[in-house]
Amino acid sequence: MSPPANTPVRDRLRIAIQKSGRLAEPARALLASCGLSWRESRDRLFCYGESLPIDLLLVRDDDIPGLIADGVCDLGIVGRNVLLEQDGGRSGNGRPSVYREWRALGFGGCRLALAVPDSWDWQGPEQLAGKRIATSYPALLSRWLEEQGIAADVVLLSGSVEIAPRLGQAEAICDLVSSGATLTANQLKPVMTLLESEAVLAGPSTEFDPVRGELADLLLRRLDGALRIRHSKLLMFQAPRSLLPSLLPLLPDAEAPTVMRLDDGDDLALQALCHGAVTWQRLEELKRAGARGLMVLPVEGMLA
Ligand SMILES: Nc1ncnc2c1ncn2[C@@H]1O[C@H](COP(=O)(O)OP(=O)(O)OP(=O)(O)O)[C@@H](O)[C@H]1O
Ligand SMILES: O=P(O)(O)OC[C@H]1O[C@H](OP(=O)(O)OP(=O)(O)O)[C@H](O)[C@@H]1O
Ligand SMILES: [Mg+2]
Repeated sequence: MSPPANTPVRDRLRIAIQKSGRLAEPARALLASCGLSWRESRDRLFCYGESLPIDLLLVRDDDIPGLIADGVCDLGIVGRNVLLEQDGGRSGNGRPSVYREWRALGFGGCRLALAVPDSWDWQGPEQLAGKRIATSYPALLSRWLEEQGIAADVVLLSGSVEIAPRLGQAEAICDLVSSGATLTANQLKPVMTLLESEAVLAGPSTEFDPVRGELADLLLRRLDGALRIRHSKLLMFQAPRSLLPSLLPLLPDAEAPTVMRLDDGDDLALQALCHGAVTWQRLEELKRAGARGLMVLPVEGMLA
């Protein structure tokens, strides 16, 4: 991507992340697990990369897509809901997307759902015709209504959308849901999911210049490694060679195990990188199948 004429070609990569809120800490933790370290500026808005020339800009999550679009930041960690809502505001006007989702990050999960009062006998989206729907995501809701062929009024609210029906501002709402507690507390029930969301790494829809492109590739390689092993464990145990055929199928989503012959007799020592859940039940099954000395270790990093 050749940056806009007025943007200096930096030899550093700049990532926008949420300053404080649901995504702030998990985003920092994920970047730290990729070996990034930084020192914070006095005003706590900027983190200067120390281990790599990769800096962080700490902002409101709603500002992240625009910072990427304007070339102020190269990448950003933001909810898919915010990215697509703002992209909807752009591509909805026929303008091409200037940013895209580079990686799904596995935290900040939620869904953008349509919810109606508990008293409604929900039969389907056609019941929304002519109704008012309160939301903080007008572009995503309008696009969905258009796809459904439903004419309804979108009422824009910046927050506390869930009380709009009680205040007589709307008959239904379209809001983010994770536990569902807010809907229940307001006598509302989710009836349609418009979008499954999670935190994503967003970046420009075109290529970087070579310097930043190389840094971005390095970051993506580390990120893919970190994402791949975030739930992985290294399982170690000993067992007689003869029992391997019955033991190997019990290893949860394991890569090919490392097998070492022990000096005495027929026994083997195995190490297996397991990406599936290594539960206590699974360890007990392995023990019953003849494994001994079972040990489970966390995996800090992996580079494919
Ligand atoms: N229950 C939830 N409610 C809202 N957002 C959620 C929820 N669960 C996960 N998220 C994700 O977390 C992101 C950030 O939510 P948060 O509430 O921190 O944003 P915010 O209040 O807009 O913060 P900011 O001050 O940065 O604008 C959301 O955009 C969404 O992707
Ligand atoms: O399904 P739940 O777990 O109840 O979460 C959903 C609620 O969380 C968010 O509000 P938040 O608490 O962030 O306050 P806000 O309206 O100021 O964003 C969102 O706007 C919903 O109201
Ligand atoms: Mg916000």
